[in-house]
Formats: sequence, structure tokens, C-alpha cells
Amino acid sequence: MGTAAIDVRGLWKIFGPKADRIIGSPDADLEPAQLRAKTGCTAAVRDVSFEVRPGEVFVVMGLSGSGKSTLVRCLTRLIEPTAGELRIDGQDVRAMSAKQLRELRRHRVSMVFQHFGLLPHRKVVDNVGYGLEIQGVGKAERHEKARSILSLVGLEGHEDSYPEQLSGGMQQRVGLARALAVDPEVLLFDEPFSALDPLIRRDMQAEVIRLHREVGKTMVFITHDLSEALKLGERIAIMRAGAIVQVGTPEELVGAPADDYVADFVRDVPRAQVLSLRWISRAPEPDEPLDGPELPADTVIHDAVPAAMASDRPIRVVADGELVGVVSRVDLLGAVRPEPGPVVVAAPIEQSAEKPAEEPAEEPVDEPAGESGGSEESGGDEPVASGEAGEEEQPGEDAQEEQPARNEGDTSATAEARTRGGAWVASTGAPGEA
Ligand SMILES: Nc1ncnc2c1ncn2[C@@H]1O[C@H](COP(=O)(O)OP(=O)(O)OP(=O)(O)O)[C@@H](O)[C@H]1O
Repeated sequence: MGTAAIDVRGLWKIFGPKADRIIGSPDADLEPAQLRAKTGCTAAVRDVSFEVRPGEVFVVMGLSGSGKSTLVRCLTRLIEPTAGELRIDGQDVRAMSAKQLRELRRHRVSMVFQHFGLLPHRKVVDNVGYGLEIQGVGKAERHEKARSILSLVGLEGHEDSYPEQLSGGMQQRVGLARALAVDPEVLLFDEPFSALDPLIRRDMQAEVIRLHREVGKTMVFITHDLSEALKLGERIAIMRAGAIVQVGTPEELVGAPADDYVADFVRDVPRAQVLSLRWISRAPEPDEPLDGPELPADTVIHDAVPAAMASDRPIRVVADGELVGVVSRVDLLGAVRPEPGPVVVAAPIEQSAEKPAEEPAEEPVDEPAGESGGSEESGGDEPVASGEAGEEEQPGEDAQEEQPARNEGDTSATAEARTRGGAWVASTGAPGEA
């Protein structure tokens, strides 16, 4: 388990009666809807294992109802896992006492939520300093720290405003500042930007990338938006029906999807923007000239095009001064094909010419798997009655514990995310919808 910032092994969260009896029984392998029908239980997180490295941005991505929020809340036991191992910086979180857990949440792991959870009657500076106040830090020091963090997130001058005086994007910056103020080792983000307008959302994504560069914290970021995942994640875990289907870099997910589900997710990703020369390079043929243009191995295909156009020699791909392989124009073009599969041979010209212009749109279209996956999962994903959250630890006195594990706010968020999850597939041009 070593030096991982977060180490999760065989983690389960099953909601419902006698949940622990399901693990290890044949019922554990049932599809979510079948399990619910048979036992009344929901397996929200199913045998999940992953490691997050110190300083890494690790994204958990999945459609609505796939178990992301439950998983991230399990990490600090805001939701109590049913089974599995959980370590943060080598410490066994499942063995922690209530006091140790409070310490963990107050000092070492901060959360940023979609609904900012700001205290309306407190000024921005006091919201940001709230975690420090809970820690017992004096007012002058709190304010000083809060001011410096507010300037880090671009909110200088707003210290004395109240949350309602700020836009949604600014409120989310306050949420970010509040999470950063306690100087945690780990930041957990649960769909923090889902409620923001697209442009503000883009700004906030850039902000997270910048902050990560500046403060270097370990970050776990939950999203249902693949483009957000690809933008932020050094590695991405794809969740489906409570389980992790694949963990990989954006390049690994796009270049070598583990199964059809992941392949469908990444189908519309522009491969030329994600795949690097290292990924597509190969050993030179014996008679191949090696005096072509030289490019670093991490150059993405898109950026290699000018060099490929300028020379008919294969590109020499280098890393640390060593040749790692070559890439020809044919290799470049082959790599941007959406997916390996049968080559579609165009119809003879005279036939095509007779076809009406709309014809191509009427060709059989693969069902967008994102949608079918979504309806399957969200279909069985009944809204959670707020009363059910009673099972979980309830808001406590610190900033993180103030966030309900599940409340009526989350229920509407779930509905909203569901719509957005569906809209994503359409907006990113699923076949036949372009
Ligand atoms: N307190 C609860 N009691 C019973 N079932 C729950 C509870 N919380 C979540 N679930 C169920 O667990 C599954 C996973 O939910 P979860 O909210 O973790 O998914 P998600 O991927 O975060 O989705 P969303 O993006 O919509 O929040 C869903 O089927 C959900 O209905």
C-alpha cells in the first residue's frame, strides 16, 4: 500500500437491509436492478480498488447513478463503507475513531461540493476561515490566511461581501478557497461545477488546473462530463453501476478502451488532441530513412501535423535524447481513425450519385452507448428519499461535515445531473445526432 495518497481496496457500499450479507454471496454479482428487486438493496459502490498518487489529479467519471458521489463520500466516511480497505497517506481510515475522523476531515481532507454550502450570514472572509475557526485558530490569523487564499482564487476585494452578493462562479471560488484554507493534503471535488454556466465552468476548470500547479495538492475530482474529466484528470476512473470499469490516463482510455462501454464513451473524443507520438510510434523498418524531423514523444498528433507535412520522411520520436520510434504520415492518419474496425468501402460513384442527399443520415446508426448506459443506470436509480440519509453520519460542526451526505439538495442535483448526463451524449455528437 506504500506511499499512495489514497489507497482503496475492494470497497463496497450497499444501501439497504442486511447489506453486509450480500458481499461474497451470489447476489453480489446481480445487476443493480435485479439486486434491488431481490433484496431491496442498492449496491452503489461495488468492489472498487484504486490508488491516487500524492499530488495527482484523479478523476472519477461516470453517468448519473454510477456511484461517484457515494464513493467520494466513503473516502472520509461521510458515508460508511460496507466493506473494504481505505487508507489515506497510509493510515487506515476504516479503523479511525470518531475523533480521528474529525481530525482527518478538519485538517487533512477538504471537500468542494456542487452546492457550495456557504454560510449565508457570514462574510466571505469568515466563510473561508470557517475551517480554521473550527480548528481553534485565532481571528487575526484566520483572516490573514483567508485573505491570502481569496487572492489566490481571484477574489480579492470581496472579503466583506456576503455569499448572496456573489455570482455562482464566485461562490464556487469561495467554496474552493474554504477548502484550501485549512491547507489539506487532499481535496475532494464532487461535481463542483455542474451547476455553473458553461463559460464560468470553463474558467473554473482552468482555475483548478492553475491551483493544482501552484499548490500541488492531491485532488480527487468527480464528474459526469467526459470533456471535464479529460481536461483535468491525470488519470481517470470510469465507473459503471458502482464498479470501476477502467482506470487510465486520457491517452489510455482513448487509445485502448478496456471494453465497449468505455469505447463508446470516448468515441467522440478528438484522438489527434489526446494521443501522443509515443503512443503511436513504432520501430523503424530496416530500410526506413532516419533523417526525418525530430519531435518529443509527448507531442500530440495534432501538433505533429506541420512537421509531417513539411517532410516525407518519418518523424523521429525522441524522449530524453533517445529515439523511441518513428511515425510516418500513414501512421498519423491511421491513428486518428475513430476506432479500429472494418474499413467501410465507399459505394460506387454512379450509385452514390443517384442517392438522395439525405441518404448517409439514414444509414444504420449505432445506438449511443452513453445513452443506453445512462437509461439503464438511471432507470434503476430511484431518487433517494431524504430520510434514507439517516443511515449516514449527519452534518457536524466543521465545514465538511456541514455538507449533508444526502439531502434534498442532492436529490435535485441528481435529477439535474441525470439530464445533463444525457445531454452530454447528444451535445458531443453521438452518431446520427451531429
Ligand atoms: N442514501 C441512499 N440510500 C439508498 N440508495 C442510495 C443512497 N445514496 C445513493 N443511493 C443509490 O446509489 C446509487 C449511486 O448513487 P450516487 O449518487 O453515488 O451516484 P452518482 O454517480 O454520484 O450519481 P449523481 O451524479 O446522479 O449524483 C444510485 O442508485 C442511488 O440511487
